[in-house]
Amino acid sequence: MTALKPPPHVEIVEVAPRDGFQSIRDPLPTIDKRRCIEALLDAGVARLEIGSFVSPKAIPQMADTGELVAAFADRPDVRLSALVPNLKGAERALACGIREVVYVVSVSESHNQSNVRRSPDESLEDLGRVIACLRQSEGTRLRLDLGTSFDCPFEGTVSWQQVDRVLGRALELAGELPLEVALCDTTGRASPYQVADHFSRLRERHAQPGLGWAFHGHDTYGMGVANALFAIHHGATAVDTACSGLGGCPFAPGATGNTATEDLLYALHGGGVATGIDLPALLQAADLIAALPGGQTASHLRQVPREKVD
Ligand SMILES: CC(C)(COP(=O)([O-])OP(=O)([O-])OC[C@H]1O[C@@H](n2cnc3c(N)ncnc32)[C@H](O)[C@@H]1OP(=O)([O-])[O-])[C@@H](O)C(=O)NCCC(=O)NCCSC(=O)C[C@@](C)(O)CC(=O)[O-]
Repeated sequence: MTALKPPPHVEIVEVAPRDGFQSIRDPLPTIDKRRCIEALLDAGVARLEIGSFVSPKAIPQMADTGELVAAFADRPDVRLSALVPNLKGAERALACGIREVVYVVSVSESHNQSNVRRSPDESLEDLGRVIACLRQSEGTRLRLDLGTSFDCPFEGTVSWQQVDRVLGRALELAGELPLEVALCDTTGRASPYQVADHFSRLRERHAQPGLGWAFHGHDTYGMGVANALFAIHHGATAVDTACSGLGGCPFAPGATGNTATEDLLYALHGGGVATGIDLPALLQAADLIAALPGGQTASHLRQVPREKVD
């Protein structure tokens, strides 16, 4: 048997400012968010989901995303993205200077209804309008977050065929537009073998130029790092994580935070995989985030004596 060969490089997409800060009940002062983001960038984070352009009535925690984009717009060292639930969100994001739009649609009917108040088909229809809008804005990118790609908090296990139906339609709409698709484990209930199965089958069905693959996982059942590694070894080149393990979709009851960035870095760096992120510096950012009032964090590495982490 041959040993598993680690890839030379994996892109980490830091989502604490979006998935993390949205989960803290009382909206954080913008200045505190800025301090945390600065610490993340100082650690070498090169892709960052800075917030979302959603209804401030639905998620007041994200109401200052435009301000944050303006504050970090002059940083050439970071690829900023922002999540949007509809065309209005995409238009607001582009007007604020965002060049990478993360469009969210859940595979399961009930989670999409609970999250964005419409069916997956209605979300896909609106995706067509978002794509038309991006086609007119040169130099923009599209990331598609497929929520509940493995499990739905209301409907249970989600099959790869269900994901395929939504993904297939999205790819038809995108045509030749480059697209990164993230299979999202919204509840954190996926197992590594399910992750491997969905990635292999869907990549086999949709092997096409311009299509990139990513994984977005939550660590509810302690599977976060294992799931990310199985995704990487089955074709994901980018993984979403949140520094300190903060996070959680407010519309996914029972789900906890995203997989902690530091925990995945430890696994990847141990295999010689480059991420461009300095782990000790990232742990300093994790301390800052963990000290924010009201945040629920979960990180293995923060519990380990610092002299044991390198
Ligand atoms: C989708 C809606 C807007 C539908 O909400 P709705 O109430 O059905 O929408 P509406 O079209 O009837 O509009 C209601 C009001 O919202 C405004 N509105 C409408 N759209 C926007 C917008 N983009 N930005 C700002 N405002 C907006 C709109 O203009 C109107 O304003 P009013 O006339 O009442 O003053 C709402 O449900 C919403 O914003 N939901 C966001 C949900 C969300 O952010 N969830 C968390 C992120 S997803 C997630 O965490 C999962 C993920 C991605 O991490 C992956 C995973 O782990 O699975």
